[in-house]
Amino acid sequence: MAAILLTISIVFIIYIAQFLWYRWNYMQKIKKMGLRGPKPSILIGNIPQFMREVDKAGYDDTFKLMAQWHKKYGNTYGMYFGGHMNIITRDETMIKEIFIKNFSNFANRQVPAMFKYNSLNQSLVQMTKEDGWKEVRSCLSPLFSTGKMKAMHETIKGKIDRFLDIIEKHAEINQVFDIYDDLQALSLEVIGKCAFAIESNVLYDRNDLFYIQAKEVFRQIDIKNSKLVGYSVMFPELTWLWKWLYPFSGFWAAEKPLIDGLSKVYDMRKAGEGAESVDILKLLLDKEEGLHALNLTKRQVVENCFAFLLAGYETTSTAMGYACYLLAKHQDVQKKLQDEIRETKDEKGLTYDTIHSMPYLDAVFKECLRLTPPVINFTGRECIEDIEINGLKIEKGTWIAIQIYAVHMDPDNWSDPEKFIPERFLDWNEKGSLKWIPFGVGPRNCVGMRFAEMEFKMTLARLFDNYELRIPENVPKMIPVVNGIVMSPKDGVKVTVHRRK
Ligand code: HEM
Repeated sequence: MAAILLTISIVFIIYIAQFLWYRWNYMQKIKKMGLRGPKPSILIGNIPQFMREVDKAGYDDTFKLMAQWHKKYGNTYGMYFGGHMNIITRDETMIKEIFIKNFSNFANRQVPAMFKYNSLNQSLVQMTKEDGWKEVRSCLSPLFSTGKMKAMHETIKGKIDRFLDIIEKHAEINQVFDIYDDLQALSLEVIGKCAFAIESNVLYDRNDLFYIQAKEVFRQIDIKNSKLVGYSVMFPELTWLWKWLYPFSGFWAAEKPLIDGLSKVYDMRKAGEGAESVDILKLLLDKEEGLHALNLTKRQVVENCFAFLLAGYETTSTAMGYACYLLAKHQDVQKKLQDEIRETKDEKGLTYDTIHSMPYLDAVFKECLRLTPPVINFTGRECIEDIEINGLKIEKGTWIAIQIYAVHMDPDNWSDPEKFIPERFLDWNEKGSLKWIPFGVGPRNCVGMRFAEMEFKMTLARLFDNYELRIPENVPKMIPVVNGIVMSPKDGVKVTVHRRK
């Protein structure tokens, strides 16, 4: 017995020693590549610096820390996200080389170990080049064409009517309220209807089951709330363990009811039963319209609709939330926007086309997304084969990411970057510029960009046509915090709303 115990102990010690040796070498890689970066701990990389930052601020504002690291370590630096090396860049040439010119060698998104077993692996969000990302993307991209957006805009319009109904009630009561909360409800109803084919009642009832289920999925994405995801980030080497533990994770429990529900809707639609209104499932499955989707499996359709829910809900509502805050804070900009909306409405009416032809609304949209980009930790790629870029040797498996906030706050890209000045976009004609990248970069950028733009512009145009937003004096300053992938307002957006004549 003693001999067995001794053997087990020796094997264990050798395993730990080997692991520590491997990790020590791994933590030297950034230096060996000739890059600088914050000093990592051997077990959990730079997580301690993040934790200290969160402790100091009392909330997660680590996007600022990452932007400061650019100042300290240069436009391209290295850090360890737990046990995974990350190169972070805001260097325009580097971004172009990796995300555009050499895209085929960086076509895969970086995915933390635990997420590799969730119901997003056949969706654009996580699919790899080897699994057919390109083919699925070319099937799904046409869903977001101008024509399809126009067809879907009627569905969204009905949801905005419901939102304005709620806003009217706030105006009647004339009390401070959190407009971000209502925008989240609107956005969830919109994406629930358009991607999930679900007619929910979130705007009027926060106990709506769909709302509770979707919120829980979001809670689980944030590694601060999900210990297993956190551990898998720290120890990506234990892939077998994360695969085995996945069905016991909070993320699995949260995603299951949504996936099961969607699967039933798919079967119903396939059998010919279905919505009169236009939604993504309808566009995908319609016999004439959906020919491009014929090659998609049921799993691919279901997981992509699930991905659209995740990718389209908090992002768009947060963008609109920040916009309401910025416009309420900058009354002069709000007034200018209202003038443009009224002029357009009086001349041509507020239609899909006219809303998309308003220069000042477009400038407000762009400036809000520049100053407060909702998605800050998602534009990353994994290196598929060893490659040398601008003298930097990048090994297969390395993660490379852009922190969008750092690019948008770089004074080399924008003068007075911390100021809200929509006018800077009025004569801005840098299509394809890598200085404004709220929707990511290159062939794997946000597929739902047009959808988000349509929802944002339609909602804001109708809201500010009818109402004026103000920030009461005693309301504390809005604080953006990182919540997993998204940067959102910590305590919402507190405003009062007043009916316009
Ligand atoms: C203001 C709102 C939104 C913002 C700021 C945003 C931002 C982003 C960003 C930064 C990425 C990563 C791009 C990259 O890696 O280069 C992304 C990817 C993605 N987004 Fe969005 N997004 C928004 C709304 C939406 C909506 C409404 C949908 C769907 C209806 C959507 C679906 C997706 C999908 C599926 C991907 C993965 C694309 C792929 O890997 O092929 N997004 N988004």
